[in-house]
Amino acid sequence: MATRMNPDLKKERESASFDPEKITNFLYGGPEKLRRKRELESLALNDPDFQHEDLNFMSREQQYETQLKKGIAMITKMKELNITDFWDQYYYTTAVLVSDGYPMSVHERMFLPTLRGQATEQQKEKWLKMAENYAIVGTYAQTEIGHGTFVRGLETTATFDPKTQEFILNTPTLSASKWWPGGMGKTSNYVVLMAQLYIRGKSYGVHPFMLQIRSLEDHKPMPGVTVGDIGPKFGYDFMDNGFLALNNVRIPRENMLKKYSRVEPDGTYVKPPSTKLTYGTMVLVRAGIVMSSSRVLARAVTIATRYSCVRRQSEMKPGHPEPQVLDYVTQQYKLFPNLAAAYAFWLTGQTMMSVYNKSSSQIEKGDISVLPELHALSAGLKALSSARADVGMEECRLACGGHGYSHASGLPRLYTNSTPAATAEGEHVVLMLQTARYLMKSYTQSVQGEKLAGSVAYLSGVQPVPVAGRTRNMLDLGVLCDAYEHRAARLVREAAEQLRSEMQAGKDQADAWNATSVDLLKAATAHSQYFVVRNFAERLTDTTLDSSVFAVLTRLCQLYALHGLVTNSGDFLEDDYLTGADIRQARRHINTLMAKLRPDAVALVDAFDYPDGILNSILGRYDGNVYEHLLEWAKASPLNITDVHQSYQKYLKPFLQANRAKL
Ligand SMILES: CCCCCCCCCCCCCCCC(=O)SCCNC(=O)CCNC(=O)[C@H](O)C(C)(C)COP(=O)(O)OP(=O)(O)OC[C@H]1O[C@@H](n2cnc3c(N)ncnc32)[C@H](O)[C@@H]1OP(=O)(O)O
Ligand SMILES: Cc1cc2nc3c(=O)[nH]c(=O)nc-3n(C[C@H](O)[C@H](O)[C@H](O)COP(=O)(O)OP(=O)(O)OC[C@H]3O[C@@H](n4cnc5c(N)ncnc54)[C@H](O)[C@@H]3O)c2cc1C
Repeated sequence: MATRMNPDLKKERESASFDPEKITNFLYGGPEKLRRKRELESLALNDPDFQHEDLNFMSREQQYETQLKKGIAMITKMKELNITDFWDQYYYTTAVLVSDGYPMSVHERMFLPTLRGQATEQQKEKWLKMAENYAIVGTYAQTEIGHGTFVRGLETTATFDPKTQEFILNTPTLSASKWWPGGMGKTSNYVVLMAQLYIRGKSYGVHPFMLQIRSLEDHKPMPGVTVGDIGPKFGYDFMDNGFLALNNVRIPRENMLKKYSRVEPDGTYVKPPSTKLTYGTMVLVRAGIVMSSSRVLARAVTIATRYSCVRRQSEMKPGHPEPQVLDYVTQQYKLFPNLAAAYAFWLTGQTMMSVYNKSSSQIEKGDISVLPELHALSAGLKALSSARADVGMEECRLACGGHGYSHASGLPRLYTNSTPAATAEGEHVVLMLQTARYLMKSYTQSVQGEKLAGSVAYLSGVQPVPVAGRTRNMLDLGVLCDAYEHRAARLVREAAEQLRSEMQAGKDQADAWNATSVDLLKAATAHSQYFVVRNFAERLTDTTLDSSVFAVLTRLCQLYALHGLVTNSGDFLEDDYLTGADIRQARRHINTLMAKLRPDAVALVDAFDYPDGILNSILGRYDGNVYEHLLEWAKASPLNITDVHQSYQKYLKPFLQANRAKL
């Protein structure tokens, strides 16, 4: 194994204008947190129990088994090592699982949070203790073959039987079968089942129920339960996403998770303070996806940037040595906006999590007034960040040329395992339209003279009237924030006006909404993008930032804002808020910023601090020794175990021989 550093990467690191460790500290919340992160990562990465053959060389069954085995070892070790803090667990598990998950990740991410959020103290005593100690394994069974988005339209029923004090669970139609829950296919023995509650023939909407689906003795399906794996998918090979059909399965009345609503023994329904509290787990996961989207984009851009410094191709000037491909400005234009976006969303993810934590503690104290804002913000930012990561990861893969298509790059697996974030936990458009719904309401309130707060406060401000011929400094973050604010406010206002005019033209509310939905989507996207830009700019007001770090982060913030502005220039030009000259100036600034960022590119991706073991990419190796490791990796491919594959004897040899004999 080569240990020397690729000379190009070495030079890149020596030329940086700042010490990457300073940015790493900023990203991870200070030296102590960073030290702990590294300690946990190296603990996991050096543990022989987590070493195994490359998953890319395995069948789906093998991947499932490997990740299950590894996941169990991971949980056992976290308990032994007393790793309990959220971030400690995050760093440790990320280092164990690399670009993948494991069959019990929905247990962690949704089953436990649902028990914590929806169960009474008594119910927690009964199930949460068992679930936290892995005496049972569960998942979150909401989506059905026929309905995922339309939660109110779910068809699974939980009918209360007052005689026996039980609920009778049924999936009465094929379309009611649960479909997709992670870990349900083969692993889980419990689910939180989201089902329509019926009492004396009347429906009371979707509620959560604890249901045992497999025997605790032999893991066989419980009576009345049909369960299995839904088959191979675009990615997520290690995960047994499952189907579930129920035929008159009876559970005790106590199995309804009843922190917020319940059914009394006589069948009286006690309603929750808000029906939307049932959706609490989804809000938590959406908030988390904002953060995880930034992390996957940071990984993709680390891989592509390092590789672009190692890779040399073509002649920029006749007769001159081949340049590093990162010296092509078009390559910088592929990568640097993604680098800037990774930083922007990293900081947005941190803000989203702190908004979530603050709001959920208020909700816990009974103040549900914060729920609409939390839902709207998390929905929009989840949709925006996952879509941005999707596009960015693909651009990074394309930026690696042919080698980007190989699993050795780590990029295909990163993409296929992360792209569900755009669909799962609320499809992109559906969630943006939820944000738009909140924006429309807020806009109406502001028109009626109410003062708005939180992420929509700007809607009650007076939007600056465009001034013809005004020249602006398009690098000024204040100017950029104002431009994004103006665009968002205008698009919200115009969508509201369009909605009203559709209704005035005779459409009912629903048809008018549908007819306006492209404008609504645009407004919600602009609102979410404004939040990201403003959040980035606000983080730069931190006076403790080192001046070299401040300079380079400011460039990234400017690049993120300018790139979004140029890409969506029509939005800023439509009402003459910006002029053609402003956009031209913005394009020039992008070029200048890219030139300034070029010497810092490697240091900026190094600052994300992904060790090779987590990056899991030959192209993105820290030492840049790509080609020798590509060859070594290819040699390990199962097709190379023998020089002549057995199929030669079976198929190719007789075929070729017969053809030769005919000549
Ligand atoms: C290293 C690699 C890492 C990679 C990392 C990748 C991660 C990759 C993930 C993998 C996978 C994970 C595991 C996936 C696990 C599932 O996917 S679990 C299933 C998730 N399912 C969904 O998200 C379904 C989406 N649908 C919904 O949430 C809702 O049904 C909808 C669309 C919001 C509509 O709900 P609805 O009840 O019909 O509501 P609607 O009539 O539109 O509105 C009614 C009111 O409720 C409000 N409301 C709706 N929802 C809420 C809410 N949640 N809170 C508060 N209010 C709400 C509305 O704002 C509205 O308010 P008003 O305007 O009336 O005041
Ligand atoms: C990898 C993965 C893991 C998952 N894990 C789980 C799990 O653990 N538990 C679980 O319960 N579920 C899980 N799901 C299911 C997931 O939550 C749903 O697939 C998701 O919410 C999208 O719903 P859908 O499939 O019904 O899409 P659909 O709603 O059918 O979307 C299809 C199209 O219709 C459009 N559309 C739908 N409604 C509207 C509307 N109102 N307005 C405008 N356009 C609309 C969408 O934009 C989309 O383009 C998982 C899914 C995946 C891919």
